[in-house]
Amino acid sequence: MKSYIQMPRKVSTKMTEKHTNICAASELVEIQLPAGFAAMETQVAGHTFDTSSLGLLQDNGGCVLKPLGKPECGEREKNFYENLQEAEKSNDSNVLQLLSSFVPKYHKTVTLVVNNRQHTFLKMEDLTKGMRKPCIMDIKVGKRTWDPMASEQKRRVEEQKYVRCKQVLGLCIPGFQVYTHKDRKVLRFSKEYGKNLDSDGFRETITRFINAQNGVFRPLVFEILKQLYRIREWFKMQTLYNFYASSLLIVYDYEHLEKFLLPNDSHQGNGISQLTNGDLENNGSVNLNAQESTEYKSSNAQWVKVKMIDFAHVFPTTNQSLDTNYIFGLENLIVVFEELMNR
Ligand SMILES: Nc1ncnc2c1ncn2[C@@H]1O[C@H](COP(=O)(O)OP(=O)(O)OP(=O)(O)O)[C@@H](O)[C@H]1O
Ligand SMILES: O=P(O)(O)O[C@@H]1[C@H](O)[C@H](O)[C@@H](OP(=O)(O)O)[C@H](OP(=O)(O)O)[C@H]1O
Repeated sequence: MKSYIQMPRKVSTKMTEKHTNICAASELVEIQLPAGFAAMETQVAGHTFDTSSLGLLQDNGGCVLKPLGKPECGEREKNFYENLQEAEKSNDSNVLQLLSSFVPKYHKTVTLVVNNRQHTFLKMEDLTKGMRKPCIMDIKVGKRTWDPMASEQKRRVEEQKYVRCKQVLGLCIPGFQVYTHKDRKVLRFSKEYGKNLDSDGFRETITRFINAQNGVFRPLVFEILKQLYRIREWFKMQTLYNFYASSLLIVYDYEHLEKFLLPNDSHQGNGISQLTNGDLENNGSVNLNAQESTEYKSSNAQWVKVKMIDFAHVFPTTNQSLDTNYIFGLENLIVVFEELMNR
């Protein structure tokens, strides 16, 4: 089966109305895929289909297939998922079992012929499955995004990217997409956009990603925080791995959020952005009021997911210490969302 992929040539670097689409101009790239597979529509970052690399695929059963890519990276990521799978089966490592609840469910490797060549893919759960309007943000975590095997040149290149954001917050945004009430379409932002952000720009981008320019829908932030807290708790005790250049993928379904947005896109007066001290849902440092709590419970929170992805540069720790590089970024991300919660 032949498939044609739109390759972006011009990308936006500013978040203004004029520049919101990354595909200002595009060219078609032809790829041949087996029947039943397509290039992943909702891939917002990472390697994509071009002359030298493959992108992610989706099948028609709600799974994504990630190509193994460069041999050393592919092998590491495959081993990572297989170790988790083993731990799940054998029931013998709590630390790994907990970790597997933070990553997409992994199924197996699959070999497919793409453009007349065999390639191996990791088949896993599609985190956007069932979402009609998925808003997706890839956030790479850690100031240091090169692993212990990286060449001098790779270190240098990594150190020079996303500097004003990554070196301050230990976070960067290689891509995201968001649905908004105003635009009535999905807006997608590439790594070129992310590379121009500083820490304030990062905060503004998060605000935009959760559609909170005119008021925060706090049950959404609450759920994101809840999931981030669990991941932080795990990182505060695990000394098995160092996660370099790994991402947190935050996804939520705008279809659900829009039910709560007023026509003028303002949450004010809807009880959503006001914090009262009534019937509080308690989650440590953040709370919901009674109305928010009801909205939160009724949604079952399945429309929001925060998962760890991209394990091509995960290494065992050498001295059994905490992954302070990851924790620094994660703590800052939590602060950004807590600020929104308390706005
Ligand atoms: N399980 C998943 N469910 C849904 N989307 C996913 C999943 N895994 C990856 N993606 C999508 O694919 C993108 C790239 O994933 P990933 O970071 O694993 O690829 P990569 O090519 O290794 O990236 P990089 O170039 O940063 O090394 C993510 O930003 C996300 O949009
Ligand atoms: O953020 P950018 O600018 O897209 O940079 C890419 C990013 O660091 C990827 O993680 C890396 O892939 P690996 O994780 O596989 O090393 C890729 O290396 P590559 O170009 O050598 O594939 C870089 O180009």
